[in-house]
Amino acid sequence: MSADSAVPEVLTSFIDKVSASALPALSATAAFHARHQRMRRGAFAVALAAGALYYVRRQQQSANRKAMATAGGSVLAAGDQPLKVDRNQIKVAVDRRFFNQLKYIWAICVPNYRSKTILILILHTTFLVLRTYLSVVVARLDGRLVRDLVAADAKSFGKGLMYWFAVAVPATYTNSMIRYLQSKFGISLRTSLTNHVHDLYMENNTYYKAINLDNRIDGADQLITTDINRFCTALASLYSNLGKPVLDMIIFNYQLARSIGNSGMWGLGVNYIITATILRAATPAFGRLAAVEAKLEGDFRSAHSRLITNAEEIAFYHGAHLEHSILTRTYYRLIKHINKIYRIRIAYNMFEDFIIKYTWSAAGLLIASIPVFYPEMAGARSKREELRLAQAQATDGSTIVSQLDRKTGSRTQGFITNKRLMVSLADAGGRIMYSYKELSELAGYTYRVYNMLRVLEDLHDGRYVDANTGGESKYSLERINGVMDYTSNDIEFKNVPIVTPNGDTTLIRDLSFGVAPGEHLMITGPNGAGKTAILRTLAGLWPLFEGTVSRPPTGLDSTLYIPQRPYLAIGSLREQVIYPHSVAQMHAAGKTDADLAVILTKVYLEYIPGREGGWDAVKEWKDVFSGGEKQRMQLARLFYHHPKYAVLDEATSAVSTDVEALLYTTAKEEKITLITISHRPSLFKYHARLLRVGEGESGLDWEWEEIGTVGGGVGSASSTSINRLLSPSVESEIKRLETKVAEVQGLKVRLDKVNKELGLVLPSVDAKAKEDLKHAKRTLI
Ligand SMILES: Nc1ncnc2c1ncn2[C@@H]1O[C@H](COP(=O)(O)OP(=O)(O)OP(=O)(O)O)[C@@H](O)[C@H]1O
Repeated sequence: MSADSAVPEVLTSFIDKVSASALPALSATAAFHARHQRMRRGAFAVALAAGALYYVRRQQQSANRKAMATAGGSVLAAGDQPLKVDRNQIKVAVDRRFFNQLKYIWAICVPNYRSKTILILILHTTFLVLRTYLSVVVARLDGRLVRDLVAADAKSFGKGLMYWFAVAVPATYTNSMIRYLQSKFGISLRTSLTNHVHDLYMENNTYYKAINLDNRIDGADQLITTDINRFCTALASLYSNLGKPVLDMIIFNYQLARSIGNSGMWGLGVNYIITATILRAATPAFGRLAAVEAKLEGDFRSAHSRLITNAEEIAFYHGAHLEHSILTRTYYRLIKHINKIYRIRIAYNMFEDFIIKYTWSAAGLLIASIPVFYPEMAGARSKREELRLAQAQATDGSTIVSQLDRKTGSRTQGFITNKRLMVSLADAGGRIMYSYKELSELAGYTYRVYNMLRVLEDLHDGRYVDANTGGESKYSLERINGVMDYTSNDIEFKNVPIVTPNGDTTLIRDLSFGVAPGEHLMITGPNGAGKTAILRTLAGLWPLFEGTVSRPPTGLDSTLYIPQRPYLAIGSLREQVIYPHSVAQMHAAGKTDADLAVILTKVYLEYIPGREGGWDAVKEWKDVFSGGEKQRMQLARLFYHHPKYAVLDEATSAVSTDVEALLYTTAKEEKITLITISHRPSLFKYHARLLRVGEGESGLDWEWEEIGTVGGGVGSASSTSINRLLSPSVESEIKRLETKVAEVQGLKVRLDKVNKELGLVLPSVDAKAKEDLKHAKRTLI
């Protein structure tokens, strides 16, 4: 255990032990007092406090149980579908773990003592000290003004008022600077943390892994956008809300000790300890409740973003009704939880106010009265002594009275100053107590942010937690033995099993094949056989459990993947063509808008800049282009980046076959080696190699062929092998056409026969007609 963590642990365990005995002790006291008639009222007050404490504890325990249920598994509200909220049980408390987590995050926010955050913190602290000092000055001034009022000293009173306004100027400036610096502190923390998270998230495909490979964090967008903000705001406000009262406590206690003496200070100390213990015991698990609330907020938000992303599909399906019920369900789940927190707060706030506002004020008044009633306890002279002294110094009766009046004035000043200090002290103590609630909530946000950071770091460095549920699997994310070699000119797989990322399902057994530049490859096979999975393994997105994959180094000019679902980025039309290049990179590459226009001509989209208002037009492109246009825009990127290998995953499925043929021809002419996943037989002729997956009885086998070469064995592609590639619908179409061709032959034979028969009949018909004509002529003559 580190020295840093030891203090909070000792403190919290002490408080826990004391609080565990607080409730029985209070009840026992109540019972004892109840037996004594004279102390009935005291017993009633104690019993009331014990009852309130018991109620708050009950509320807390029930909230904890429900929060654990929400955090740990399914929440089954009436009529709800089970919804998995979090796989890990959320365990949040203001304990050693929380302080260690906070320390870890702090080191990220403030990497060294020369950082800007430290400067803000120093300034903030300076203003906090200044405010406390000004509060003491105001307390003294207050006492002085009341003294002058009692003594009817107009001149001194007027002077005091002038001081009052003179203090108001720095006091108001200090207050607004504290608020400003608190916000700056929060923003500074958020900036450091967000930059760190973005670095982790966007490097080594961590964002992909967080969604596809590891299920430890859920709703990374919510965590990065909202939870980090909440954490930073809570930490900054806690520093201000805790730093100021702690300073106040030190300075005011010092000031008070001078006037109320040691016994008063002891009284104050005992008051703090008892009330803090009781409040600590009664504080519900706000941290855990805050963590669950943040999670449910995330669920609600992601339900909405899913609706935005898939608006068209949902509209076509008329799915609004179902989506509406999902939105309502996630919203009510959140609201139910928030309402629960509010309900818990009613009881807790009542109890907190009773202790802090009323008990503390009463204690403050009592202690402030010590120097008045018992001046000797505060180190001053007793009333009798003062009278004796006044008599000794007095020459006549009126002087005794004026001397005693002066003493009364100074006692009034002392009381008012002390009372003001006590009120400020009670306020400071109250704020420290209230801060415990904030501290608990901070523990909740800390838990979520810390958890996210650790998982992102793991994924960034390739450490995964095995999510394999079967336990029988040969592959595990904790044992990745494959070798990725990024130095080859060719693409080669050697004995590579294609396995789903959790290691549960083998899609293809021991895959081995190689492609050199110019050897265009087509991959085909049934749906779900693992065609795209091969590409994911090649791109390093899926873990390479075994075997070797050799490939050229990563880079847009080496291998470009064109996915099944077109992706259109935020930005101008120009940025759609050059994605993922920036405009600066485009200029650095020596490309101009004229070059882009030529590229659009190659994909038959030359009309787009004119239609959409030029290259600088910015639109929601996914809603602007048709399905085929989106795919052709993706192919434009191919001609822009001009990679050595282009991996096309059903990338032309929405493009008409004639345009598709032209696109393939152009790509080949530009010496781009194509690796195509497609079911379209019309694309065979553009490829030299063929990989068929989903073969064999198990569907885990594969076959490798060279299309169009003569001869058998590996690499042969007979017409039967090509026929085997065809989908059932294409095969039946061929059969239908062959039947038709066969029918045509039969029809031809029949036609010839008919013609022949007609040839025999027609001459005799002609002869008869001639005879009839001759006969008619003769008749007429
Ligand atoms: N992240 C993942 N975790 C676990 N399984 C996955 C994951 N992604 C895909 N799969 C599964 O892997 C299998 C192969 O998917 P893949 O996308 O490679 O199929 P495909 O052969 O390209 O199919 P299609 O022709 O339909 O596009 C599918 O059964 C799919 O459900």
